[in-house]
Amino acid sequence: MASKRKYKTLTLKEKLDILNRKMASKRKYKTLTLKEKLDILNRLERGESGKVLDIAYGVDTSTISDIKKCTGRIKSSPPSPAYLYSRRYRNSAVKTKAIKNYNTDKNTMDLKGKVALVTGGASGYGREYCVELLKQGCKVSICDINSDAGEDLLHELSKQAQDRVIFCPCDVTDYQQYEEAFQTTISKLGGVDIVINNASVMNDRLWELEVDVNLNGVIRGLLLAFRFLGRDRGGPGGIVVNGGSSCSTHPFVSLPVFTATKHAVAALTRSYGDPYHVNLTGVRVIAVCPTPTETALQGDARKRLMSGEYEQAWKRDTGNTVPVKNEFVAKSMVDLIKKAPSGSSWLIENSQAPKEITLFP
Ligand SMILES: NC(=O)C1=CN([C@@H]2O[C@H](COP(=O)(O)OP(=O)(O)OC[C@H]3O[C@@H](n4cnc5c(N)ncnc54)[C@H](O)[C@@H]3O)[C@@H](O)[C@H]2O)C=CC1
Ligand SMILES: CCCCCC(=O)/C=C/[C@H]1C=CC(=O)[C@@H]1CCCCCCC(=O)O
Repeated sequence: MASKRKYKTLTLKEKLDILNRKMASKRKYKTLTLKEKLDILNRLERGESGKVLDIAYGVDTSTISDIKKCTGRIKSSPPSPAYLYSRRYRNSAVKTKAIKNYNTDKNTMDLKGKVALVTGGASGYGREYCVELLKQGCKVSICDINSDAGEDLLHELSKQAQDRVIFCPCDVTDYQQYEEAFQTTISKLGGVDIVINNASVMNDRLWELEVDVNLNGVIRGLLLAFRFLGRDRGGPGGIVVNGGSSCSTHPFVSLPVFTATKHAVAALTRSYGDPYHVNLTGVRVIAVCPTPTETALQGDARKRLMSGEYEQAWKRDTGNTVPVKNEFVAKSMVDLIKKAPSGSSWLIENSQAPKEITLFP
């Protein structure tokens, strides 16, 4: 018998069985990820044998059969939350690149004596933008729907800036009021060179208002900027800075409508910032997209979400966030006004140089 066994040639099936048994003896439990299961189904559909796949994935033949039986369920499974919220998934959707040479000194905008109109300028980032622009030697028109906060800020800033700052009550959902803010600024401060389209609402329960402020308000601001600043209309040219958000680059699953408005802001910036428009109007268009501040993270999120059931998603959206400081965002924004190319949108994360966002390259 022993001499006969020596010369036995094994079939491929026998070899695979032996290999399988060896693998199985080494194997303990192995949990396959959804991606691995989908890969296995794809390979089976392409005609690969289960025997090859069980070795490749280190599982039993019965696991491969089970996966085959559950094809429908596996194919309709959503990706795991862990994957959806992973850096890998987000980076696969949007690319950011640090622009090394955006610091070039040529074509730098000199801010001294320029007039800036800041919507939503009475609080949050807008307030900090006003402070920083005044420090840079600009004249500033604080435009806000909240007249109490606007008058208070005017009072505070006038101590230093005196006649370089004014307050204009202005609701950006109302074209006429927004237009009057431009006219008042021009008559009191001598012109408009910089428009900061910053006013915003984050509340998906008020989604129509949200769209009207965050998207339509930005469109109104752009159209008015072209009308009053456009060289083709006898204006001086200048720059519009649109208020995006870190959710201009990836979805906040808990705030779908808010996310859509901020994606749209980046898209508008890209189109209106194109050299075609800049050559026509002399108005550069950029967007700043900061990560959330401490205050945005701390409030009662349930009041802002379309459904109480989205609270889990909110926790995931915000869980890994390092809050950014208003002053840091304002300094970065001013730097971008001076140097960023038209059409670009910039992610601002805490203590990091702004990174340019590439949407749908
Ligand atoms: N706070 C945050 O965590 C982040 C904010 N952003 C963006 O930065 C910008 C400013 O946000 P925050 O300073 O946090 O907001 P905020 O809520 O502190 O201030 C918004 C200002 O806009 C004003 N406003 C609201 N509706 C208006 C309207 N219809 N017309 C005129 N003014 C109106 C409010 O009165 C308020 O003064 C927004 O575009 C926002 O989306 C982006 C990323 C993170
Ligand atoms: C995870 C939060 C994402 C915030 C991103 C963002 O773009 C913030 C937008 C701000 C614009 C208008 C707002 O109302 C947002 C600020 C929210 C401040 C919350 C203050 C706390 C509270 O009153 O609930």
